[in-house]
Amino acid sequence: MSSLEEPLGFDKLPSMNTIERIQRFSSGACRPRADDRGMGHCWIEGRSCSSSNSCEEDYEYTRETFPWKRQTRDPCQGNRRTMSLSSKNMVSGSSCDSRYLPDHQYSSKSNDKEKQGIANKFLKGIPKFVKIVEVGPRDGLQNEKNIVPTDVKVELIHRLVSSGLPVVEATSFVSPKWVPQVDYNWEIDGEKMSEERSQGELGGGGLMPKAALMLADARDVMEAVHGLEGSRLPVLTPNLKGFEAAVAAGAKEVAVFASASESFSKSNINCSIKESLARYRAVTHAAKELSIPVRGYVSCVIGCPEEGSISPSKVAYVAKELHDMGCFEISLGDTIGVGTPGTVVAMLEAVMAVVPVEKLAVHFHDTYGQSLPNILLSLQMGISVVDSSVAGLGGCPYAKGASGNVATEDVVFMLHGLGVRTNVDLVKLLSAGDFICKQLGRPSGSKTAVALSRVTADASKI
Ligand SMILES: CC(C)(COP(=O)([O-])OP(=O)([O-])OC[C@H]1O[C@@H](n2cnc3c(N)ncnc32)[C@H](O)[C@@H]1OP(=O)([O-])[O-])[C@@H](O)C(=O)NCCC(=O)NCCSC(=O)C[C@@](C)(O)CC(=O)[O-]
Repeated sequence: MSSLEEPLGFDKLPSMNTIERIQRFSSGACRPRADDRGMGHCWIEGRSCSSSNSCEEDYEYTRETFPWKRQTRDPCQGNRRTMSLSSKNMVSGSSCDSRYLPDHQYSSKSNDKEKQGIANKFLKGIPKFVKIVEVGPRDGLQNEKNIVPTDVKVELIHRLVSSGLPVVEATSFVSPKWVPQVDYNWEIDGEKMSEERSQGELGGGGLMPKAALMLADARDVMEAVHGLEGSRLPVLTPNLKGFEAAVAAGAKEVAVFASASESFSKSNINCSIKESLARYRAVTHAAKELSIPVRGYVSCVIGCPEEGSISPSKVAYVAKELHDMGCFEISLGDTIGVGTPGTVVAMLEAVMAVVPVEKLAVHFHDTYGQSLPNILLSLQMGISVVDSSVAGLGGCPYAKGASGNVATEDVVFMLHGLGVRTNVDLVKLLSAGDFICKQLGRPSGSKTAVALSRVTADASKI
């Protein structure tokens, strides 16, 4: 019986407070301790477990279990990779670079060399530190049906920043005619506007009130977080107009968003891929003048709601264009969450052939529950930047049926379990997730948050 099937017996736990319990089962739990740099042994359910939380089960890793391995050969066994990997990546040619390996993989106290070999084989590509880009306040909230007041957005950003997240995407300076998440609590001629009235009077399928009002929310959000230290706070800008508004509001970093699908480009930003790249060239040019870093997104990197599957070469083309125009980082978005490790590996190989791996980030939506395996695969391929959304908030207004981003809590839980550092305090992150879920009046989309809330609920009864 695995530890998940077996309920945790609190009567078995040593005396500790609730927070300690959460930490024991999350971030700190299975990190290697100073005196235990081996397999990071920790105590769980009265048993000794490895830092990967695998509890030392014997697994047979076969090609059938990981069919994608056929495409990425093991460089440590002398086989060269077909994809181009930069010097910063952990593998180069036929030798491994131990800088990116979690310490515990090499200094195991275990005498079982075979198990250690298996761990090294499957975890060797994993970076020691992963930068998490929190997109909840933007990607998450943009798809909410109910309007989120500005002060709630601001409070959420504050909480996320205080949890140690290095990047929190704060808002977007897009046309209010195109994004539903707007503040209906505005006044026109001193009269409060209701959602019903706004839809009736303004049309547009309920999407959009006055441009200035939506802009006012983004601007107000930026004003309220001005001076907030500890995290970078980029904002989305679809064109020069958005860029200028963002800069005027105090944004120090922006993101542009192209698509690998023509249809999605049209429905999302009302122009072809080629036109969007021309717009973004204007944005990156203007940003360069002001020394403002620009991140580039590519949407629909695996599939498009209208076109179906998207060829990796199209993704590589758009990613390279964004990189060439000066985007410091390219985030590859599986907008509708249809990717599996089998399709993601092919897409990443194509992109890595034209953009250095250290410039890449992955952005998975969890529609089919594939995000964590896809992230693990991406890490194994050398990617060390992961986008996620607290409580799994989100979706995309132009990708019907797409669920939220992978939940940040789940990503942090997995990374810490792997011994990968994030600098994120999971307890504070859980509290931020709890805060926004209460505001939205719905349960968290994070499995980790749900599981740990049960732990704390049970603990409070003791
Ligand atoms: C790109 C446009 C503007 C083209 O929209 P358009 O209608 O072609 O633009 P336009 O230039 O014809 O302007 C129309 C009106 O919008 C105004 N306008 C024009 N630009 C702005 C601006 N920046 N800010 C405020 N107002 C703006 C402009 O001034 C004008 O106002 P009017 O004269 O009619 O009163 C529009 O399609 C748009 O804003 N789209 C954004 C939609 C959006 O936000 N989608 C969700 C993004 S999430 C995503 O893409 C995926 C991602 C990144 O999360 C990764 C993943 O999950 O895969």
